[in-house]
Amino acid sequence: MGGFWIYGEWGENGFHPVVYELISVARRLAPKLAEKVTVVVLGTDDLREAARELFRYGVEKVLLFIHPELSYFRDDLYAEILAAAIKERDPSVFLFGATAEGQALAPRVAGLLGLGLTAHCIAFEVDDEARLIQIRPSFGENVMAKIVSKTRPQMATVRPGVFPKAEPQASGEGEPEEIRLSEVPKSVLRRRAVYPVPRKESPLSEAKVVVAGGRGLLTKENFEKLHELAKLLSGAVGATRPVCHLGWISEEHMIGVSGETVAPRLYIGFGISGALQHTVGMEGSEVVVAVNTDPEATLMQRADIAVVGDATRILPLLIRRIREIKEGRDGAS
Ligand SMILES: Cc1cc2nc3c(=O)[nH]c(=O)nc-3n(C[C@H](O)[C@H](O)[C@H](O)COP(=O)(O)OP(=O)(O)OC[C@H]3O[C@@H](n4cnc5c(N)ncnc54)[C@H](O)[C@@H]3O)c2cc1C
Repeated sequence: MGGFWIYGEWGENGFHPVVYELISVARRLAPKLAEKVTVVVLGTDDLREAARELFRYGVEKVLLFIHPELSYFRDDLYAEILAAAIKERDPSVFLFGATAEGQALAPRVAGLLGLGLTAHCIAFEVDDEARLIQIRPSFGENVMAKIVSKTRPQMATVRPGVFPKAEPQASGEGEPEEIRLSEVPKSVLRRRAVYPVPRKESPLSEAKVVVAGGRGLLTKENFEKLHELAKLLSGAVGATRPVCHLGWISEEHMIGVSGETVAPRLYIGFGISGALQHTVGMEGSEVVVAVNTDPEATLMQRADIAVVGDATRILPLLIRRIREIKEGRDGAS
């Protein structure tokens, strides 16, 4: 069996967080396909230690392709090497994070080998015939499509932030299989300079508390109170697409297929209907609270705590109550 492959995207800070998410997917599904969880890494000798670390996360095999020309990502070069590796080793599945790098690389590999590729998956299943069912929103993001590739390996890119990250285990050691390439195909790309994008201080996708608002908050003034609540709860503000388009908040706060994926411990949605395009971006939330005048709204049905009421009134009340509690505590200490 050729393995359940994951593309081991790495950067200056080690492996990309999505790699650990893909490992958790692979650990759940690979046994059903009787395959080994395998991470494929392209780079230089410097990566050996980081590659070894992957075994602690339940990875069963690491293929480390080494050549000085692989010291930074170039999609044409990397794709050629991966395509050759697939031909030689015949994996049954190959998953990539739907990052900028994964989205550049996976289609090139699929194109070189004439393989099917499902983009931006948010769920997977294995059916009775041991086929990988790749699930993603489709048709204007209105339905969840279940896709099975006719080609092998079954290839997909996976939306970052949807799956939990694999945790390191108490045991788990191994040696990467090093493949030292004597020569590599020529790339037409050369890196001239790197301009790092400054990291936002508290990115929505990593917030432990998200307070999100939708059209039910009725006005920009009401919506802006969410910032106060977020501050009190040390959280971040999220939004639905319509309110971003209304100009109540910038688009970087949008949650859903067209925006960020969040997986906080607590998500509170004020005046949000719960359209699929929004909920695919927050369904990894641990506890969901919804406030809506309509008890039948989809988000209310999905919520752990559903509050039927006017969000424009409940939001300021909640802020006042939390502030009172906090001030009470401060006064007592
Ligand atoms: C291709 C495509 C991509 C999309 N991508 C995204 C995306 O990434 N993210 C996203 O969010 N949307 C996206 N959308 C839009 C999505 O389909 C929904 O239209 C949107 O999520 C609905 O936003 P909403 O809940 O704010 O508004 P509505 O659907 O209008 O819901 C408002 C809710 O507020 C409730 N309400 C009204 N008044 C009050 C009140 N006073 N107090 C409490 N509740 C009240 C109503 O009962 C209702 O449930 C996309 C759509 C398409 C076609």
